[in-house]
Amino acid sequence: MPVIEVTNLHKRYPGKVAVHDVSFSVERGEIFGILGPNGAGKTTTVESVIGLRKPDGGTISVLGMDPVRDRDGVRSRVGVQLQQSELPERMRVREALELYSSFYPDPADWRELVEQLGIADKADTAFRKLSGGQKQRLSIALALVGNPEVAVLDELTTGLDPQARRDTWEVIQRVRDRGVTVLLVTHFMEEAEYLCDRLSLIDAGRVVATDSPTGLIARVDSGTRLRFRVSGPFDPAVLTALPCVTGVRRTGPQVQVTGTGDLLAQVSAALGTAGITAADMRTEHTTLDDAFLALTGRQLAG
Ligand SMILES: Nc1ncnc2c1ncn2[C@@H]1O[C@H](COP(=O)(O)OP(=O)(O)OP(=O)(O)O)[C@@H](O)[C@H]1O
Repeated sequence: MPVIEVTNLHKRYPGKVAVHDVSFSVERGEIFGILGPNGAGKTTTVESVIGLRKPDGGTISVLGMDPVRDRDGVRSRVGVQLQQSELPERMRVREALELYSSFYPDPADWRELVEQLGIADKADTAFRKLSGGQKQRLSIALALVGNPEVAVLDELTTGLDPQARRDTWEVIQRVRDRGVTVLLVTHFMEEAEYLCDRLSLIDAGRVVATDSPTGLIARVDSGTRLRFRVSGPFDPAVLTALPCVTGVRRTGPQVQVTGTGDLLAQVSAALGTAGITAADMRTEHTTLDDAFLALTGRQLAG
C-alpha cells in the first residue's frame, strides 16, 4: 500500500483554483518530488497532504489515515518542514529541539540528529545567530525529531548557496537511508534530478507527468546537443551538410548543434577540415527543464 495516496485533489481559494486535479502516490522508502514553477500549486498540495488545508474535492490517504479527519494521527507520524519556518529569535537550538521533542511520544535523540546534520556545535546558539544554511538544517532536525515515518519538505534549499544546497541534499539522502519516506517540494530542477526516485511535474494545478527523472528525460530525449564558441567567420552549411546533424543555431559567438550518433567526432572533424577553430566544445544532456518545456510549452525556471 502506498504511504501517501492523493487522488484527484482539487482546491480553490476565493477567486482562484490553486489545484485543479492532482493525483500521485508515494511508496515506502522513496524520495518523491513535486516539481513545478512558482504558483503551480505545490505548497497547496503538500499542505493538503499534512491536513493543513481541507480539499474541495478528491481524496488523500497518509499512512492509511485521512489527514483532515485524523490530523493528530498524521501529525504524530509525519515530520513537516514548511517554507520559511521561523522560531523566536532568542531561542537556542537546544531549546527548540527539546521543545519539539516534548510534542512526541517517542522522539529521536536530537543530539544524534544535530550531529548528522553538522550543527552539533550550534546547540547553544540563538536562532537569530544562525546562518541561512544552519537554520535550514535546524528546520530539518525539527522535522525529524519526532522520529517520523514520513518527512514532508517544502522548498528545502531555497535561499541557500550552492555548497549549502549540496550539503543539504546529502542530509536528505541520509534521512532516506534511515528508512524515512520523503515527499519533497521544489522548483529546482537539479534538486529533483539529484534527489528524487520519482517525481510529478506539476503545472497550473495539474500533474503533467509522473516518472523517475531519467524516465521523464527519456520521454523527450531529442538526441545529442553540442555547444561551442567560434570567433571568426562560420558557415553553418559546413555542419548542416553532415547526415548526423539535425540543427545548427548560432547566437553571437555561441553555436548549438543538435543531432544523433557520433556527433562530437563528426562535428569536430568537419570544423577541422573547414579550418574553423571551436573553443569550449561540450556535450549537453537533456534535463528535466527540457522535459518540462516539451510537456508544457513553458520553461521551468523563470
Ligand atoms: N491563501 C491563499 N489565498 C488565495 N490564493 C492563494 C493562497 N495560497 C496560494 N494561493 C494561490 O494559489 C496558487 C498556487 O499556490 P501555491 O503556493 O500552492 O503554489 P506553489 O507551486 O507552491 O508556488 P510557490 O513555489 O511560489 O510557493 C497561486 O496562484 C497562489 O497565488
